[in-house]
Order: sequence, then C-alpha cells, then structure tokens
Amino acid sequence: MQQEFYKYQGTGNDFVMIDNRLQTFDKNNTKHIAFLCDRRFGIGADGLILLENHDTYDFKMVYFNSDGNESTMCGNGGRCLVAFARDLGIITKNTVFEAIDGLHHAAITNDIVKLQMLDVDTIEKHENHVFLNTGSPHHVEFKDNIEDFDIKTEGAKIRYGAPYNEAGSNVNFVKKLTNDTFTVRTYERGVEDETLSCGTGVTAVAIAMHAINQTTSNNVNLNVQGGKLNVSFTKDTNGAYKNVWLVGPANFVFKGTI
Ligand SMILES: N[C@@H](CCC[C@H](N)C(=O)O)C(=O)O
Repeated sequence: MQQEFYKYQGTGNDFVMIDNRLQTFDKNNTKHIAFLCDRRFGIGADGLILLENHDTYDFKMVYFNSDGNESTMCGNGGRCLVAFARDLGIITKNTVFEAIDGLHHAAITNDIVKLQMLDVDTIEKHENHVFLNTGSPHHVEFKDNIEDFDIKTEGAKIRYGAPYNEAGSNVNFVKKLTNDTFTVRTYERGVEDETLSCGTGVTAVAIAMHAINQTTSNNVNLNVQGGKLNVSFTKDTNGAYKNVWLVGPANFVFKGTI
C-alpha cells in the first residue's frame, strides 16, 4: 500500500509526518518506521510523527525515534506537528494537543511555533553535570571545546553508561557565550547520533543553566547546529520551573508517497 507522507524540519531536527486520523498506519512495525526514517533506503529523518484525532483536544501526537521505537516527548517534533496541523487546516493559530507527556498549548505565526513544555520540579545537580526530564530525559554537561568535540563518540559513552544504561538519556554539551546565550550540541537517544537540534534538550539546558546560576535570565537563547531557539520560564517559590515555552521555526520541506 502506498503511504502519503510529509517532511518537516525545526532547526534541522527533521521528521516524517503522517496524517493518521483514519488509523491506517501500523504503529507496531518498528522495522518499517526505521526504514521510512533511513536516510539511504527511505525518506530520511530523525523521527516519525503520527497526527491522530483526539476526543477533546485538537489532535494527538505519537512520536517514534528513527530507530523505529515509540519514545518520549520531542519538542521540535511537537513544534513541527503544530505547523503540520495548521497546513492540514485542523487549527489556525492557537492549539492544545496531547502528547505522551500530557497536554501542550501552542501558537503558530507564519513559520514560528511557540510550544509550552512540561513543568520541571526535579533537577539533579551533580559535580560535572545536571540531569532533568523536560518530557524526555536529558544529561547536561559543559564542554569548552564544543566546536571540535566528537559528540557521537563521547555522547554514546554517556548515553549507554551508568547510571543511564540501556534505558539511556539524551546528552547535551553546552558552552556559555553570554549570561543569556549558550551553544548546545546534542546526542540523541534513539537516533544514536548527534542531531542538528533537540527541543527538549535546549529546554533542559536553559533550565539547568538557571538552576546552577549560570544565567540570571528567564529568557534564554540557544544556538544549535541547525539554527536558533529560545526558551522562557518562570520559577515558583518551591523551585519548580513553570510556564516553560520553547520558540523557534518549523518548516515544511516536501511531501510524497512511498
Ligand atoms: N528531538 C527531540 C527529542 C526526541 C526524543 C529523544 N530522542 C528521546 O528518545 O528521548 C526533541 O526535539 O525534543
């Protein structure tokens, strides 16, 4: 059977999008999803996202990494899905949709998507890194020579090592540029390589930098390999990060059948 697909990217984190409102897509066929994401034999993407109907909200997001396995929240994927929903005529500007980590409010203006992320109340501060969950698990570590660093090799060692082991974590390497601007490179679990951008990753970096006093700003700019993102938040009196918003471009690339 021919499958219609759409390709979107958000700061270079790219996704195959499928309109699954008629529930025709086989979600259990891991090999087929990995094939669709394969850059040589398939369409090529960091992940695949299904847009599905929801009883109460505008739509539902189902996310798979490029290895074919369903995974936790994808921030850039969520932003791209909002653009896809707008392009399909499901929404106009504002939306609320459900993903694996709960409800997300979002707004789209031209190609800029603003996506509300999970509240964060648990931040593990270790000697050389910070660990937190922004919808997906993230290890955050400073790396001064970030431009020349082997992200794939060094990221994999951390992702597969203790305490993460098989369940794994995404790994973000960070360099501070100014009080409110950081460079980030991310090794993504489930892609098992560096991606050009990671939305839950930069959200984790912005919150981690604030939590360890590396920024005094609650509006943080993140330079990633594929462009620029912004994360803003408020911190409540119990130390929880709320009203977390991830902002950046989300673009249609091409569509086809396979
Ligand atoms: N690219 C994503 C993160 C996707 C999930 C991640 N690979 C995982 O399995 O934890 C983003 O933009 O947040």
